[in-house]
Formats: sequence, C-alpha cells, structure tokens
Amino acid sequence: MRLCDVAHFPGVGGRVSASMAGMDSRFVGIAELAEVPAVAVVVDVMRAFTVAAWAFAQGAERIVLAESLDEALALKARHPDWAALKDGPPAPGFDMVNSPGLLRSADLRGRTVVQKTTAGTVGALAVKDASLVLCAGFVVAEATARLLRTRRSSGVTFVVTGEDGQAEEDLACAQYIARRATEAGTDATAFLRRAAGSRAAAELAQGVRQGAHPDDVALCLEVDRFPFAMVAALEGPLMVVRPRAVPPPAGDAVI
Ligand SMILES: O=C(O)[C@H](CS(=O)(=O)O)OP(=O)(O)O
Ligand SMILES: [Mg+2]
Repeated sequence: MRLCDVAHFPGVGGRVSASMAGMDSRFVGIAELAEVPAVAVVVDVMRAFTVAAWAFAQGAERIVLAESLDEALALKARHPDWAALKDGPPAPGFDMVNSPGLLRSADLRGRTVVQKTTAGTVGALAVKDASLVLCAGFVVAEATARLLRTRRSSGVTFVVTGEDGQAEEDLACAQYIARRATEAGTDATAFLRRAAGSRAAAELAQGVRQGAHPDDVALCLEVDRFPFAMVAALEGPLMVVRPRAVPPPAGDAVI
C-alpha cells in the first residue's frame, strides 16, 4: 500500500503515518484502501464536506451519499421532497451544486439532501463498512478531532479524497485533524497556508471548476465554522451522514 508523503507534517519526519499520544494515523488515497478500517476520517475540503456542513447549518436533517448520478436522480424521483446535489455545473433533475457559497442561502430545514461528487462522496462510500466514519473538512476540524479524542481511537485512517490521495488541501486538513486530536492547541496557520496554495483552490479562484461561487475557497478554509462532527453510517442500503454535536468532556484540557 502506498501511503501519502507526510514530509510537510510539522514535527513528523519521513513518510507514511504519524503516531502521537497513542493514536496511529494513516493517510491514504481512495484507491489505496486495501482493507476496511476501524475508524475512518474522510476528508474533502474543496468542496464536498464543506458543503455538507453548510447543508446541516442550513437545516438539512441528513445527507444521503449517492453512488452515482443515476442513483441520485433515482432517489430524487422516488422522493421528490429530497434535495439532490451534484458537483460541476447545474444539471436537469438536480436542485443544487456543490458550492458552499451558493448553498449558504438555501433553506434546507428538515430536508434530506442527496449528494454525489467526484471525490468526497466516493471516499465515504469506500469505507462504508468501517465501524466509525467521519466526514471532515476544516469547518468541522475541532469537533472531528474531539470526537476522536473522546473515543480514544488508537488507529485512524484518514482518507485523502482528492487527486488520488495527493490533494494538498485534503492532506493538510487530515494532518491538522490528526495533530489536533492529540494536541488540542495545534495552530492551523501552516496547514491552512498549504490548503490555500492547493491546485483545487487555484482552480476554484480561476473559475476552472464549474458550479462555484467566488467565496468558495474562503468558506472552505474557515476553521471550526461549525460545532458538530459529521458521522456517516449505513442505514439500510443507504450511506447517511448526520451531524453530531461533540461537547467537550469535563476535564478535556489543552495538551
Ligand atoms: O466540487 C468539487 O470541488 C469537486 C469536483 S472536481 O473534483 O473539481 O471535479 O468535487 P469534490 O468531491 O467535492 O472534491
Ligand atoms: Mg475535493
């Protein structure tokens, strides 16, 4: 299994994985998932899981992750009250695109959202049999790290969804959450700088990616914009994401 280079992980030299304070972190691309991990944190900063977090902030009750555009449309056809969302340009049958800047004005109170994107939703579906799956980006970093701390997870697989596991914004965020799970006071600055310099950020800023809003990059780089983690789990045949509040445990001190 090829694992992501973590040479840019401050304080962790070399490659592969990081072991800190009893938590072993692995950073892998979707195609590198050889076995079902126990605990998986699936990272898509730009933009699937930033969008998912905004959907919950706008009132969505749950997000169903679709395997394909056809499945998303079929679910929408069966449940006309659900809101179907895809990346790329707007398309017939879909209600929304994968843009936090566009989504933040939507009223999704009580709605079920069906989401299909190129990387993020694919990554979460690839680990659907894991015992815990968290979908993450910078906007839910602390809640995600706190949930890992609370569970005292000893081994965590971070799925770096973009660019075959090489997307700098996803790797930086994964490494930030891994570090923050063991060191609550971790400074985000260097990690955010890497994400801001990523190919995805440049393409969004240049208008290369369709279905975008000028504020998308900035919204994807807001650390801890939301106080909840996002837990994905199988509910019958569907992989469903729900927000989970993660209050600080008594005595959870900054290390
Ligand atoms: O919407 C996005 O930013 C991307 C689409 S693409 O990879 O740039 O074509 O999807 P995501 O799954 O959110 O990375
Ligand atoms: Mg992405």
